[in-house]
Amino acid sequence: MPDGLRAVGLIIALTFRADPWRAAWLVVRSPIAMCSLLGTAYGAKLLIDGALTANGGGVLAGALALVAVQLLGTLSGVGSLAARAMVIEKTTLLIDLRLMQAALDTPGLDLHETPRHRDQLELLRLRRGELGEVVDSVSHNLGMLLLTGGSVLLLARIHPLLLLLPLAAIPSLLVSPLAERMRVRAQEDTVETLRSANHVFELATNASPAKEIRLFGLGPVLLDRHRREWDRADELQNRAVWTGSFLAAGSWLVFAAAYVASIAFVAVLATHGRATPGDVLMSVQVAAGVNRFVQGLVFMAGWLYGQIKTAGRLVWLTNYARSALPPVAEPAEPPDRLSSGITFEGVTFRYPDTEREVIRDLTLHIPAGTTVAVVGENGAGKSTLVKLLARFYEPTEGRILVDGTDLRSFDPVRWRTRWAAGFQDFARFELLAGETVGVGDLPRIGEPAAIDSALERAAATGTVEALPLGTRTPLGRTFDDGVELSGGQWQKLALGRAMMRESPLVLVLDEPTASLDAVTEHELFRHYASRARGMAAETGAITVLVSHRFSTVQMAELIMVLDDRRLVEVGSHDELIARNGLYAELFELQASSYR
Ligand SMILES: Nc1ncnc2c1ncn2[C@@H]1O[C@H](COP(=O)(O)OP(=O)(O)OP(=O)(O)O)[C@@H](O)[C@H]1O
Repeated sequence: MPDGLRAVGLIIALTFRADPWRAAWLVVRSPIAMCSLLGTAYGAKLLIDGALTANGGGVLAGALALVAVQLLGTLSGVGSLAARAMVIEKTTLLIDLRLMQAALDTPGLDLHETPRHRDQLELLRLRRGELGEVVDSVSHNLGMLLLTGGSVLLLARIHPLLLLLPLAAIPSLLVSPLAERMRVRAQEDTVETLRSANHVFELATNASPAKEIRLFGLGPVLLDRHRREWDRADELQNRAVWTGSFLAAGSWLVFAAAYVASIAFVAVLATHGRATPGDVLMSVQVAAGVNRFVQGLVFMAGWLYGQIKTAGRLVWLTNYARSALPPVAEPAEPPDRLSSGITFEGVTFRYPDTEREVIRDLTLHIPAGTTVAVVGENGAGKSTLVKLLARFYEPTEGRILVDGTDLRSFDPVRWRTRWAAGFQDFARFELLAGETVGVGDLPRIGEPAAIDSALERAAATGTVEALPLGTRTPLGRTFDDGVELSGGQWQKLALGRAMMRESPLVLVLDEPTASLDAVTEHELFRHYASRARGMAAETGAITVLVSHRFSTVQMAELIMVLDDRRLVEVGSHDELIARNGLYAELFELQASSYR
């Protein structure tokens, strides 16, 4: 089955799951409404011919047909708007859940970080609302087909030559999908521009950049950039819409000419007694209708085409989530404790869709129980190394071994349950303060003692105690009475979250203290280093510190120095100082700036 049909099938199935009775009503109501339109034209013909020929039976049949179609027409409208709104709302909810599920099922980060995939996700997010209308759209298409087919049959009853009239609609049928394709293509081409405009909008309306924007007087620049991005997107989309409209107008002129010719033809037939006055009236009504019906059919087909594209993106995302990491036949279970350690064997890495290697031929063994610091200039590849270790990405070449087992043979979800981590770009979960911390170890989110001791390990007890309701304080603007925290306070809670898992195999602290001052960071890391020693004895855990502050870095037993995509030095602080290489140079530079 073609992908588009499969995608529509999936959305129809979801709609029926969301609200079966109302969905069924939506399917039949449009064809009913269309039949009533045809019935009106035919009933009127019977009535007029009956009246003009004094045929009582004909008049009665015409009158009954008109009453019946009026009833049908009224019936098809009953509760339709409310039913449509409810079906759309319920289906959208299911689609949102499915979209969230698929996005969350992607084990890596490239869905969010690779522009090509991000664009697909963005278009899906923007247009997902229309998926709830698929059943309605299919029903309208069916109705329009019925109407067009029925009209053709009625015209053919007058004279078979009138069967040619629908042929005049072929240009519109060809033009419409073409115009819609151009519109969709323009939308795809402008997604990056719109994303950029949206980024500018977020900058102008969000709290966090407000200070810098005012200080640097960026307001007019942002407004100007937003306007320019929109203008660019608008120009591209307008061009597509105008070209489409121009083509459509041409195709409709063809039809209009055919319509006028048809009516003239029936009038001539009537003057020769080969058609009745009722036929003339019916042909005027129906032939004019054919124009609108085909127009409707074409419009509906275009509408459906757009929905099929969006549904296709949902299917793409679902398949992408499934195939992002090839399943391992019998995944190995991550060890309970590390005995040998973690080994990088000739690891080289390029981000998807990029040419440049950001890590080159990295080979290193990190013994179990080690605290290792990763240093290097901005963009040296420190965070990328952490992403590879967490299996957010696979090495382009080489492999990473955990106690001799290839990382690829672990299920990534299982592997990450053995992790604890704090990041510079930490999440701000707007929950109760205790929950914000507790999500770091979901099975224990309801254990106040576990949360208290995580906060203590993160030296964040004071931060929570200062909140009006302690761990029960709602955080953020999601709550009416939510408390807004400072950047440093959010970061302390993120550190608490990182401390929830008590015996991880890997503890990563990737610049998690960037919002904290150097003294606090130093103290915290001393705290963590002593915890790391405890964990090392217990589970052979490896602690990875990423920091630009050398006072922190020097606490690590092993220091990796990255430069120009390569591991250039490795050793303890004393060894690296004695070597007098890049580390010693950077250390001296930072130390002298504090003197
Ligand atoms: N998702 C991505 N796609 C493409 N390139 C990326 C992506 N993420 C990072 N990079 C590039 O990879 C290189 C290494 O980035 P990384 O974030 O690992 O550096 P870092 O050493 O952690 O830097 P910093 O000290 O500034 O945090 C940089 O050149 C960066 O531009």
